[in-house]
Amino acid sequence: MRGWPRDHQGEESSVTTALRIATRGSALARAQTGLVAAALTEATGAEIEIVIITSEGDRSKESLASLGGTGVFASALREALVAGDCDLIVHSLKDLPTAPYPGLVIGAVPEREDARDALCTREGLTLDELPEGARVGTGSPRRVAQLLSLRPDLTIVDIRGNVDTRLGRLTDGDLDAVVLASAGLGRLGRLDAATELFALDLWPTAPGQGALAIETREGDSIPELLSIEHTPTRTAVLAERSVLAALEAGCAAPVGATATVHGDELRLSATVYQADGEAELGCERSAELLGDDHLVAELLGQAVAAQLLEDGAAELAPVGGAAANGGHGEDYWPGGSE
Ligand SMILES: NCc1[nH]cc(CCC(=O)O)c1CC(=O)O
Repeated sequence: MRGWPRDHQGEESSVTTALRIATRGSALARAQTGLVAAALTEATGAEIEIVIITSEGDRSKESLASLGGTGVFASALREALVAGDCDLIVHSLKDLPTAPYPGLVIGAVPEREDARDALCTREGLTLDELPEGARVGTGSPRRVAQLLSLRPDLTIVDIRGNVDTRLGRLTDGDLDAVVLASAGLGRLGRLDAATELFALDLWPTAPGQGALAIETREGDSIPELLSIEHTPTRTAVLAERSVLAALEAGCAAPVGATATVHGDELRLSATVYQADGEAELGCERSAELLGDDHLVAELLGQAVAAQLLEDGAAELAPVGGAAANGGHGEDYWPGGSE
């Protein structure tokens, strides 16, 4: 096992083991893991072994609630990491619950790719150009509210399944459009399917969208990870996740959050939507990054959440504890995978 020899001085040089990265079997999970493995090898020459783990969430067609709710996809991987069957897990950061997992930490956050949502339509149409009453597929309450706020006439179809399944619903003619994360499409080499990318100031996306999290055991030293850590991304996603945690928002809460770092300034904006898109509340704040970036990010997220709650977010959407369910990622689908 890699964990313990590395923690014991002197043994490291005599034990040359590969870094074992666990991943779910879905195409997106494997693509993301492959990208991280390649970046680590390129930067440090590290030898990587990829371990594919199938979780109950991938296998089962049962509803998430009947599987025990939160984190079903992440839990099999996390158990493997705690047990020492692997050294790293690559997650889509937006799918990682905000609550800490005992014994595990986010060991690295690589530079975020595109955080935007993409509209994919059959004939290259934009949202404005879709015909009246067009059928648009998504399983995310945030995306539903955002779609309806701009196009109340649309028919929203609740869809599940991986990216290819979702795009397949388009080509089959069953749907006129689907909304997907640009980052996921890009990692799968399917950005050609995107016909419109929504600007983040009009269409904020899920906290952490477009970013990856490398999860490790607490106390393990894996110096290779320094080569892929991107401080501004970590600070930004911490702020976005802090809003979600402080709002006590479950996965059913339509919340968008966007944070960016400009020099010494961290800017965070968050929006809470009414389910039908007819009302929304937004809040934008910034803070100076002087000293402890993580603490600043955490506090900024809490300040934005407090303001949103003061302005009535809990009357608008299932936030403020009322509907909190542990906060697994948005657009979670039973029986499917990304
Ligand atoms: N919840 C599913 C999920 N988790 C991460 C991504 C895309 C990649 C990313 O956001 O980093 C997706 C698919 C989607 O929302 O279209």
